[in-house]
Amino acid sequence: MELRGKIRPQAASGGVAEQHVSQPGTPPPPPSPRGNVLGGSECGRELARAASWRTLKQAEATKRKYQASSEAPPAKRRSKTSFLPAKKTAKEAQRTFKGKPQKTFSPKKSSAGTSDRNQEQKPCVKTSSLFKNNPEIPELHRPVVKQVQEKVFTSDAFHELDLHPHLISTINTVLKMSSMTSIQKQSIPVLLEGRDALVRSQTGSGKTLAYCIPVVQSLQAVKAKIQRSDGPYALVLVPTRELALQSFDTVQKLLKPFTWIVPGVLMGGEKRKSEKARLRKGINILISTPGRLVDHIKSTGNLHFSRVRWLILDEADRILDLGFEKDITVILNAVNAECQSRQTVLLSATLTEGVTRLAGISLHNPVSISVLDESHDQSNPKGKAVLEVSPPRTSDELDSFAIPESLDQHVTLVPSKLRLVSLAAFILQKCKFEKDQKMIVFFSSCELVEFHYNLFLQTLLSSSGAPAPGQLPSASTRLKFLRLHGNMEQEERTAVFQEFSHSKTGVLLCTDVAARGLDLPQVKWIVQYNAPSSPAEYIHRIGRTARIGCHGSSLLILAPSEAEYVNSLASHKIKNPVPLAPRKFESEPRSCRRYLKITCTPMRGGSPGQRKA
Ligand SMILES: Nc1ncnc2c1ncn2[C@@H]1O[C@H](COP(=O)(O)OP(=O)(O)OP(=O)(O)O)[C@@H](O)[C@H]1O
Repeated sequence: MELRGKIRPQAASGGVAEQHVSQPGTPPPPPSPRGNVLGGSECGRELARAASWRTLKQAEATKRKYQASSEAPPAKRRSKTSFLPAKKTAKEAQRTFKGKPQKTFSPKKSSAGTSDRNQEQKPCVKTSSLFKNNPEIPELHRPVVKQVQEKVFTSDAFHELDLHPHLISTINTVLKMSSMTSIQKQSIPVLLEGRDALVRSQTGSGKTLAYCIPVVQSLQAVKAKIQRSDGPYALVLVPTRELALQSFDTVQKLLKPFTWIVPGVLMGGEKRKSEKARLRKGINILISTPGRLVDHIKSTGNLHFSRVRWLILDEADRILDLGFEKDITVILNAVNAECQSRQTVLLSATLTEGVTRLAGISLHNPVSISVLDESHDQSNPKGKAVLEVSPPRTSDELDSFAIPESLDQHVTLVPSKLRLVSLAAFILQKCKFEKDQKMIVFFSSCELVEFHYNLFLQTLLSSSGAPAPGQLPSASTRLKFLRLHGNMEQEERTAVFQEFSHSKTGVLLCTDVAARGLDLPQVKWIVQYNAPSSPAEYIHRIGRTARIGCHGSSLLILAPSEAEYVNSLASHKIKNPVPLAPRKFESEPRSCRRYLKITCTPMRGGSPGQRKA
């Protein structure tokens, strides 16, 4: 992917980048050997043609003006590079970019009453080699992978299960669901039998209800009616605050007919005092992030676990990894000290046997529940969901992750210096020029999210609608940016989560805080601007789209040096993402090409920090 020519930004705040490559009328440069997947070389050439016209016109106008008034033009306008023919320009521009002071770039002396300070603020023109001298992009080697696939829905209805009629009618009328998903059909009866279980099924396949329904069914049936003051009967641990809120919402809906059972949520960022008060009154189904529960175990005297019957670890592989290990140990010790027997359920789309070993969790004779499609499971020719008692399947199968069938994966190799413009172009293409698009873009750190959020607000949005003089028209129509990361205040995090959940369109820039478990409806595109830390995280990130049978797409942006990453995905039987096909100039919307110029504007100031945990 190579965009030809030099860009010559008019670097005033938000100014439009200009290409300066050839005289109008000269033939366009030869096509790049590789197309640009994100609007690439063709857009670059178009940009170059348009910009060189404009530059030349401006230069001629300036020349005429000063010739007419027999005044010398300002030094900056006299810039030699502005009048150079194409061949010379690149060389000249390179010299300029290296920062050699040129007479032509010295600040103009005040001649019309403008102060020196104002003049200083006018940035000098630098020429970037953004679209030139890019490295050769290697061919993407894509090993053949037999993707593990799962069937999402069954034809079986909830009323076929032995559930309380009010619970069934709540599922039907409040949640508006009638038939079970495969994982629900397999899990609910087994969990109602009282077995410990490892539940694994692809993202967006309904695992939340697979554990919530048995919990509610069993607690409503407790003979001596549950009292609020009894404290927790069920503990649900989840890795993030947003997921805690989401799970709480589901439990709350299921409990509508069983008003004597009280659910509650504890999570970092909330006021400890009010949480303590709620704990004192009593919470029967307690949903929490591990850290905040540990806080309360240590500081809230009246939190007792003697009645705990259920311990649920949703996104168990995440909860049990090193980051949460200490917290989980404290929680398990506290629960084990007070309650003798309980049912433990671990769920995730990427649950491996290693996870349970790592945790040292006392699962008692656990059942492993997973769903595999017939076409990829020779031992299961009828394609029925597979239910197994531990130890489950081969390690190869355990390390294979399923991806929703309706999810189209893509990958693109982009040289580092073109990453930003490529991302901006992609966002514009999808969310500005196509209808009703909702997109999540993952970054590796909070700082990167902040940097890109502020950058895109400044460059891709304009509140006024009418373009300011010298600026391109606004790209604000249908384009809305939101951000979510761990350094934000909880109040804002919750508001953003709610807003994006309910919105039909928008671009959410986020860290992995949004990668696990979040059910954000109608998301069409997942973009990974930085490669995820592991294949499991890849699965969870892309799993924010194509949920419960819907269609969705993902794009992984890699540097050429990261091309090997697709092999590590393949080793987990993750179907290779398809390299994005080169785009043709004719197929680029004209409007998109125009807006691309905005995305080429280099920003002043420091570059964003790289990876932060
Ligand atoms: N039986 C069902 N019929 C229709 N929709 C369902 C059913 N069960 C769950 N859903 C919906 O499917 C979506 C995904 O469910 P859920 O969040 O539980 O998936 P998950 O398997 O936990 O995903 P992840 O692995 O990403 O956490 C939710 O919007 C949920 O309301």
